[in-house]
Amino acid sequence: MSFMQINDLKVYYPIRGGFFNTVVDQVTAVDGISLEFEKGKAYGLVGESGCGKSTTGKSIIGLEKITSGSIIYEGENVTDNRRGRGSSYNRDIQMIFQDAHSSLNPRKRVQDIIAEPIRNFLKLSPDEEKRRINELLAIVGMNEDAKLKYPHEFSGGQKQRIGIARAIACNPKLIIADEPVSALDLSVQAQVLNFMKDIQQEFGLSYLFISHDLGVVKHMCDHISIMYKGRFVESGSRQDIYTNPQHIYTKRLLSAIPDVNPVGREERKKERIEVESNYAANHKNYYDENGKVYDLKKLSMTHYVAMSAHEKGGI
Ligand SMILES: Nc1ncnc2c1ncn2[C@@H]1O[C@H](COP(=O)(O)OP(=O)(O)OP(=O)(O)O)[C@@H](O)[C@H]1O
Repeated sequence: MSFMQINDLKVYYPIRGGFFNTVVDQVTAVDGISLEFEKGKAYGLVGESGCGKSTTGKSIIGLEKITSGSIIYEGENVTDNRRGRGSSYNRDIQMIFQDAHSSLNPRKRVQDIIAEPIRNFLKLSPDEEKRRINELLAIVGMNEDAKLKYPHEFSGGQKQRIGIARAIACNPKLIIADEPVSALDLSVQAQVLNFMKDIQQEFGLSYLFISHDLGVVKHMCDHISIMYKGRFVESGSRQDIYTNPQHIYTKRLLSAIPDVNPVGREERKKERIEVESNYAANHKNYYDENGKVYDLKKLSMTHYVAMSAHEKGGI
């Protein structure tokens, strides 16, 4: 049973210009997507840069204005005015960002950064607050010495852990994680992802996990939507998406994941080329969601990047 439903969400950014700075056009960032969140489940949102992933996350949490659609949280329509500061929605839905550094106030000590949501929502006594901060630092695997330090004194992975400690401080229901590891070294990425999985299980957290990397999402998510130009071109369980992708764009994204397992690599490559050639034979042209035509014969069959190059006039 889902605790939150997003229905037909649209977010358009106005483009202003002219002498009076009036709205002259708009960017369609999110164009009618629907998704729902279940307790303890991770929902992945994947797509290339600019397809609208971050705007989706930011509009759900209330950092961007929603043009149309609705957000129903625990049976209540919170689209317009129930997501503000101090609301239970504001406490229960938290976000962690790609750039942990700029999401942490450089002038505040770690203890005050983590205490921020606690002071807003839990109203603990000073002793209880101290205990909660120590507890949170222990959960994210950091020493109590960290409390008096400033963000710049930590590595990227540690900063992300501080951001996570702040996000889980008030026992949220959903964490929106926007490319939480893409700025980190590969070895640290695995640590942070595994740690996020651990706390998901421990606290029954739900995630909206945003990434351009299908490999990362495969590791983390139960349900995945593939986003292209503001819309979902395909949604399904992890199993569906990885073993039986339907949309050619999903196939292209999958073929861009480095195939690191040498056993059977040649067979997989042959199979992929065959699948794509069959698709090309049956569909001379591929039409995207906006009706734009791609001539499949002119596209590289093994790399989805070709599609974006084509769009930019590169092919
Ligand atoms: N504040 C803004 N004003 C105008 N247009 C914007 C704004 N923010 C984003 N956009 C545009 O909206 C579209 C979606 O952007 P968004 O950042 O959501 O994509 P994304 O998939 O998260 O990309 P990335 O992975 O690069 O962050 C893009 O065309 C982008 O240029």
